[in-house]
Amino acid sequence: MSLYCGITRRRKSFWCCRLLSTYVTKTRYLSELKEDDDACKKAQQTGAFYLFHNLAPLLQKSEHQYLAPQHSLLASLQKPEMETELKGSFIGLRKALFQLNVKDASLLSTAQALLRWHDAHQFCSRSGQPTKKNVAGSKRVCPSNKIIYYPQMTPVVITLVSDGTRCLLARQSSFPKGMYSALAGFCDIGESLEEAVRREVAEEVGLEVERLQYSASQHWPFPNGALMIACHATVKPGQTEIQMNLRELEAAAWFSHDEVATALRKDNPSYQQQNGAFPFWLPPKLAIAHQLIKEWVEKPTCSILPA
Ligand SMILES: NC(=O)C1=CN([C@@H]2O[C@H](COP(=O)(O)OP(=O)(O)OC[C@H]3O[C@@H](n4cnc5c(N)ncnc54)[C@H](O)[C@@H]3O)[C@@H](O)[C@H]2O)C=CC1
Ligand SMILES: [Mg+2]
Repeated sequence: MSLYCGITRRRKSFWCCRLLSTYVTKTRYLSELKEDDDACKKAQQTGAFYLFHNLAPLLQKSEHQYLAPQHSLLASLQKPEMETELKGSFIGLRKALFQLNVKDASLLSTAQALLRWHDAHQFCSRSGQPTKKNVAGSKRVCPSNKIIYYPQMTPVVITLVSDGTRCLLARQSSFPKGMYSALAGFCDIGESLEEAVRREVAEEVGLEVERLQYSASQHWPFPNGALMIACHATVKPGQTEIQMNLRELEAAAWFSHDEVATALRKDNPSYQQQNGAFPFWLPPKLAIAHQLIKEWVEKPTCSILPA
């Protein structure tokens, strides 16, 4: 789409005409919908919707995956009628997330986080009065004092610690049996990303991080929606003895490159006990922990940066 934009340079104004990319056009349109209730109402007439009931999306089961159908504006129906009419059922996101395609998983996670935030911010924490949502759902306003509340995310650091040849994986008692992951923890208020990584690694396994490198980030819907910030880190040479924090972890250990590479190749981990023990397996592909571990397996030196 061709758009005109006005720019000013050295006190001389002139107009230029350039083609905006599809991404820029879409982004600006979405930004307009957040601020303009009328434009948003208009968009809703032709928009496509995912349906939720008690934070569970309406999904259709197909072989080994779930499909997330989109719908136009519907007449108001009761839950059972809705499920029959649309040939699906409302299923908890925790159960379905790993059997959805990446695009649906991402959009449904975002939608659920937003719905949960609205549900928890019905009242102004200053006046106690009910807050009012705008049409797009991008904010809530207290009519009595005009305070605007915007949806919030909780930053969480997730760190794959390496000693140069091995990587450190751990498990909490709440993890599925046999699954190990990188170390994760909520950022404290006032902390930088680097400080949060250093503190979490020290708290959970008693080690001091020497160097760290940012890898990627991901929105994670559990338990209440977090921004996962993933890093590789190395510990000081010769300081690799794990002092596990038993309040947070059930197990933590160093794993060799071969052990991790083998576990990563298992597409369908066995959750069944074998000879009294649960086999070692890693988080599924969609989790950023999986990406961190894969990066390390493909390039074990990725966390070793020059001083
Ligand atoms: N996407 C991924 O690949 C992975 C995601 N995770 C996520 O990372 C998150 C954080 O990991 P944990 O080891 O549980 O964190 P953690 O190591 O910070 O321990 C959790 C404890 O921290 C305290 N805490 C401090 N701030 C908190 C806050 N804002 N919200 C909740 N609790 C807070 C609570 O006492 C809680 O029990 C988990 O919710 C988990 O879902 C964990 C591993 C992999
Ligand atoms: Mg933790």
